[in-house]
Amino acid sequence: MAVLSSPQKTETVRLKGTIKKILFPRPVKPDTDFMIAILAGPSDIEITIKGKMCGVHEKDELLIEGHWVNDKKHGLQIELSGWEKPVPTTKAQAITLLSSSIIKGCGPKTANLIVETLGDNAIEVIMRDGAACLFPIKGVGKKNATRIVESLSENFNVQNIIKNLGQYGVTVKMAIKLHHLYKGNAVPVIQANPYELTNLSMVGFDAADSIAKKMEISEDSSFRCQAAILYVLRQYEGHCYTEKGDLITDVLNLLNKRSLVKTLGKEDVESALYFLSKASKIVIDFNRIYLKALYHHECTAARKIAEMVTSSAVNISKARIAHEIVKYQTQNRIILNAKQQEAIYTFFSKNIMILTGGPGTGKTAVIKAIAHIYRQVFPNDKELILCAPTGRASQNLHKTSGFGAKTVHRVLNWGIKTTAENEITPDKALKDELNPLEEDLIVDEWSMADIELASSTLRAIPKGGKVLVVGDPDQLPSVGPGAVLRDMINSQCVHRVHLDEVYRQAKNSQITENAYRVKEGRMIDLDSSRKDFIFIERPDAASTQQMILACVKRLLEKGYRPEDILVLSPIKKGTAGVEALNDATRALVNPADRRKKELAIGSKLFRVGDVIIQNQRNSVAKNLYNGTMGTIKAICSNPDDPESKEEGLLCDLWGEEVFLTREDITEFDFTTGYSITIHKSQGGQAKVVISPILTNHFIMLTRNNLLTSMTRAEEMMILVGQKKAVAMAIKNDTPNLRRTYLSERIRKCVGEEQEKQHKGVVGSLF
Ligand SMILES: Nc1ncnc2c1ncn2[C@@H]1O[C@H](COP(=O)(O)OP(=O)(O)OP(=O)(O)O)[C@@H](O)[C@H]1O
Repeated sequence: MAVLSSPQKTETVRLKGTIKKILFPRPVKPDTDFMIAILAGPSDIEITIKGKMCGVHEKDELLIEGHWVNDKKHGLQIELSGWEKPVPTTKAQAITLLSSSIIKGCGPKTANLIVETLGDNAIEVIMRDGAACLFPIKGVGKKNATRIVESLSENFNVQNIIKNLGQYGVTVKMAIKLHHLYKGNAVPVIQANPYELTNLSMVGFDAADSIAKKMEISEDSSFRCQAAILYVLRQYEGHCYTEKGDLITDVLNLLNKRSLVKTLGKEDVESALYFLSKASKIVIDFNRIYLKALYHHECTAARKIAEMVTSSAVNISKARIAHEIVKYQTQNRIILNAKQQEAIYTFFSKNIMILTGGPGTGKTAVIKAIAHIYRQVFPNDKELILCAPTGRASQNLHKTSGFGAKTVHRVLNWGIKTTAENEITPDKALKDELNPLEEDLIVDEWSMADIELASSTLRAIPKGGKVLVVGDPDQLPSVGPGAVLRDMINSQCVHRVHLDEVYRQAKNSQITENAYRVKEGRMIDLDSSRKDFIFIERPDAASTQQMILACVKRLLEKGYRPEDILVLSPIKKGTAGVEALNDATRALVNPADRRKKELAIGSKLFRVGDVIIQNQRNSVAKNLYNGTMGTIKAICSNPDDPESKEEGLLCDLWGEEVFLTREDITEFDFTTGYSITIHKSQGGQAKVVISPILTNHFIMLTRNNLLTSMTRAEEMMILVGQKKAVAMAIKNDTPNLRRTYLSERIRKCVGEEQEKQHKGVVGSLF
């Protein structure tokens, strides 16, 4: 090895060389952005280089720029200030890049074939001509050609982003997201306004602010103030709007918390609000400030509900429905009570209605009866779809009703590719007023529908179309913004039937009996001899966790499978929070074992046999929905993609075999799912539910949290903790304080519709 003669430490060094060995990290991961490597430079000089690099592999040719540093332990090294990976121009380099793990859809065989066909400068040709130049190559196929081009352009663009913005603190993870959002424009967009980074869910205002500071953006820049407003608005979880005064206070707190130079004032925020509303990013509706989309959803939902409430339905005589009800009762050996029958009449005489009722009051029985009668009344010309807002809830509806049930996302073709040319639009439903549904709808678990889902569903229903929404207003509200079911009820404009007779084994089931006690604000029976509701008293979080684990162990010994048991906690942190309970339950149920393969993705570690849950987004195309649960069957490469070398998770998701790539796992945020929050459990059920209940969870000790967890249990509910905490939860019936304006809007729109119709009638008289 040649030795470098006494380098000048201060001068900038520029070198071209080949990466001989990567010393850190090992292995290199797709999101690695700090590396230490040995570069073989000119005349075989070997130099240790360190700094922010990404997408770099051994044997890669690199142009680097940096300065010498003397590391106490490792001696002279170059600390990088810049680097570039030139587009490969030799056959070997092109094959190495194409067959490396960063390029999707291309193995060594295909890589060779591509380079032989397109020449040594194949990469340059592909980047210039796009996927079309790969179509004629045998065995590549259109799908893989697109994947190759997409991953090549991501690779070069991410490197370019890091090269230009890495010095300010933009990481590889951010660069990948920036690439997906802005493609080749990412660098100029961020250079012009670094606060655009807050559009990435992973970047908070503070992180963008510190990057902007390094880029010397002034503290009183309007961009900064506008970004702070949008950021604060997005942080108000569950609300549709916020009061202007509250917003200004919160924005100023954020902006001024570490401001040394100038303190921003109310007028700065007012002027940024003005610009944002002119740019159509927010809506100022009197004193209410909305993110534009939420305002739009609230108005659309209100308008559509009003239209449906005030329009007349297809006329089917009451006598005909009465006849069908009698037939249904005889065939199914059931006597539907008066309210249940009223619900059926209302469904067939109105375009929109709400069916509510507590657990076991026969809501599903009504859904089943309506679905049967619908077939008799509209034998050929119309169809009825049963659906629910989440995968979990639609599975449950299918199980309990016996009818096929879909997610609302699938019904609306949300983010699905209809033709090969169509771009996938993951955040948009393809069904809307221009392309409406042909079927009528029953949507169960409507309390889980947020304002976006509600407006998207309603706008897809054509004139004369029908919808029945079903739910229990005492369950938790939706995770996303809005309180749609509550607001529809409060508007008092939508026809509602409320079922109040309890059928489900109320006499034998302590779960049902206690659920009603909670609903009514009465203390539950904790000492029952009945075996389906068990309360185990424990004084603190540590002993509660131990007892929960002991229960899980006992249940497994009794023959329950891990997926039959759901540990629900109201909170994420702490000894009895979801994170700790998840880790401890996993260590018990599926401990590390040399024979069980593991896969690390970022900070997450998956193991064969693990129960997993999806925590983010929905994809109709991939049949993946927030809340999807399953188990890992194997860790292997994709069985349906022989060219792919990358390992992923072969899973059983609700009885279907699905291969999850590393990308899927990150994009849809899969984690182990031995314990989940009560909020996340909405709409789902498990044979046994175990839940801690402790006074130090006081913020989350509410009546509807307790009720939601209890009503998830099919066979057994185990509460572990303090009696005092149970009493606190039952007492805490704080009304839902979500800031929404839907019920007022519905009333207003109904008034306007009635006025229009009145004018129409009067107009036709003269
Ligand atoms: N009119 C009725 N006569 C007799 N049994 C009934 C009647 N209505 C419903 N049931 C029975 O009561 C039980 C609970 O009914 P169902 O599942 O429809 O309630 P639900 O309101 O949908 O409950 P949940 O919201 O908890 O899912 C079922 O076993 C059902 O068959």
